[in-house]
Amino acid sequence: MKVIEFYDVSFSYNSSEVLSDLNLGIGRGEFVAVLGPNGAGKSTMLRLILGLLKPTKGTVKVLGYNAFDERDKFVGRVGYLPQREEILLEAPLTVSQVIKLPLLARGKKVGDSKLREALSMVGLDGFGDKLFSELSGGQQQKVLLARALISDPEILLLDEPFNGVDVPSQEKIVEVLAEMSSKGKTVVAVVHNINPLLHNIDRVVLLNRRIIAAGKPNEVFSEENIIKAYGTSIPIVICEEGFTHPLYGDYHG
Ligand SMILES: Nc1ncnc2c1ncn2[C@@H]1O[C@H](COP(=O)(O)OP(=O)(O)OP(=O)(O)O)[C@@H](O)[C@H]1O
Repeated sequence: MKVIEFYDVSFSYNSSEVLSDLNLGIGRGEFVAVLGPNGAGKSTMLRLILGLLKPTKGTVKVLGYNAFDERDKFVGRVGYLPQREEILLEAPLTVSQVIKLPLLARGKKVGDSKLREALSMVGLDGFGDKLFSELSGGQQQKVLLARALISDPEILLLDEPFNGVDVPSQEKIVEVLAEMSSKGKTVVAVVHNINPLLHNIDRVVLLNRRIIAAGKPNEVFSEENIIKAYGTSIPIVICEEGFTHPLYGDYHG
């Protein structure tokens, strides 16, 4: 069963089209990475799935509902880790408050044991009373992941989960996502560097305004597709386990 569906979807901010004719279906339990250059439309694609934007053409469906028109029917079943949330850095909120906020806003209570469980999943036991703004970037990212996980969502959407995150924290995040995926949750992660996730994902979607290619990393990362997406070639390395890694930046080793 497809839990996220794009049918001929285009989207424009004002008059400039940033996504054109997307057709894509993501199945229950799939772990998908969305990759592409700056400005490719990756965050916009996540916002369309969340029903925060209305397609200028076509339809996005989530769990069988029209994402924009029926957002309230599925939003509680979707966890979201946004790319930036400056507002949280300005307000003197504790980690517990940051995690509880979206559920409280929907009129749901959050028990202390649920909160402790979510913090423990991301390796932040005992962090509940600390001020969010005083945590490191990587710790903040893990708090936002705990927040996305606390409602036990069926679909998890992540926008740049590794932003400002060191390698051990990156590994912790990958471990949590892989565990979610093994439990049958659908995970869609927008990333610039796919290498930390490459061994765990089922499919990669290479995006630059259009879907350039979607499939297994070894099929998608051809010289031709990479040039179409990035406008330049990127070295490719095949690791000992046979995975094709684009070498932009780092490599898992
Ligand atoms: N609110 C907005 N109003 C107008 N244009 C926008 C808005 N948000 C994004 N854009 C434009 O839409 C295009 C796609 O942006 P988007 O943030 O979806 O790309 P992205 O692939 O996530 O980029 P990045 O990798 O840099 O985060 C960009 O050209 C951006 O300038």
